[in-house]
Amino acid sequence: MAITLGPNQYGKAEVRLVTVRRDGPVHHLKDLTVSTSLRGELAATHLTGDNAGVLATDTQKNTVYAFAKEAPVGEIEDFGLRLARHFTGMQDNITEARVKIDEHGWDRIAVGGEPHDHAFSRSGDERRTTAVTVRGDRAWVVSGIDGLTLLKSTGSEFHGFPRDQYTTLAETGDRILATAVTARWRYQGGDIDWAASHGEIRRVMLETFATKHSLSLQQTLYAMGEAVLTAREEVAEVRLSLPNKHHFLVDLSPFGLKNDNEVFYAADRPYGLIEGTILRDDAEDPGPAWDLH
Ligand SMILES: O=c1[nH]c(=O)c2[nH]c(=O)[nH]c2[nH]1
Repeated sequence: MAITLGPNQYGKAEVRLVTVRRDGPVHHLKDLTVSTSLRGELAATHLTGDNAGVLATDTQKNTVYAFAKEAPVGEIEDFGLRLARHFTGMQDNITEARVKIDEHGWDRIAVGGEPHDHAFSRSGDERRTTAVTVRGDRAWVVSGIDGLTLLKSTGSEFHGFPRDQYTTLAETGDRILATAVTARWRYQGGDIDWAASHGEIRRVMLETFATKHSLSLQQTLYAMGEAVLTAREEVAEVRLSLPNKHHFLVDLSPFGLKNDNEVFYAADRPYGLIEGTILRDDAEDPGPAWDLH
């Protein structure tokens, strides 16, 4: 029996980086979680413990902090590309670098209705994400959104599904539809305004969720991805993971009360999990494999 080393990568996971830009009384905050992964010719360290080709994960972490000081962090896609190009340029045996970044939002606290200069409150669960991969002089950028919770209180139906001996779910022509969006989109082409693109993709997805009359969460998922690809030519492919955050009508009949779609039990588990990819048939080469998380 022969045993060989299969695919492998290594790096520092979840480097927490907060920067304060203090170029006047109004401070600007960036709050990032950065993970690095390096790939290449790394057999020696696995097979013999020879670490000559191992750029230490501690050095990778320090590089993240040093880069944040040496130049403004800017958009997470640009910061990720700078780091990934640096890592692949350091040693011949490191041929591919992937840098994943989550950006956590902060809002300025309003004091007397005015945004404060240097006091902030966390914007909630939503995170902007990116994963950049650099191989030689090529780069692939997959950006996205995590934890964007949405709900519509009407405009959603679910019926026409098969019934067997285990089916209890009632058909409905009017239900709450709620989800927490995990979205990833793969960029193609060059010279992209990352912040503007993120803002527009987010807006298009939200507007579609709000306005598309839904016959299933699957239909809503496709419509959201299709709307992004229609509106944004820099996007080659969209992947969505949408938990169906069920809201069940509470039976109020024991209390002699009628429930006119007004009182719900918000279940946290189990939940339906609807996932899908929407892509152009003429999309550019997808590059190295990537997933939603
Ligand atoms: O939008 C939905 N899609 C399903 O596949 C499904 N299954 C289910 O029980 N409820 C729903 N809702």
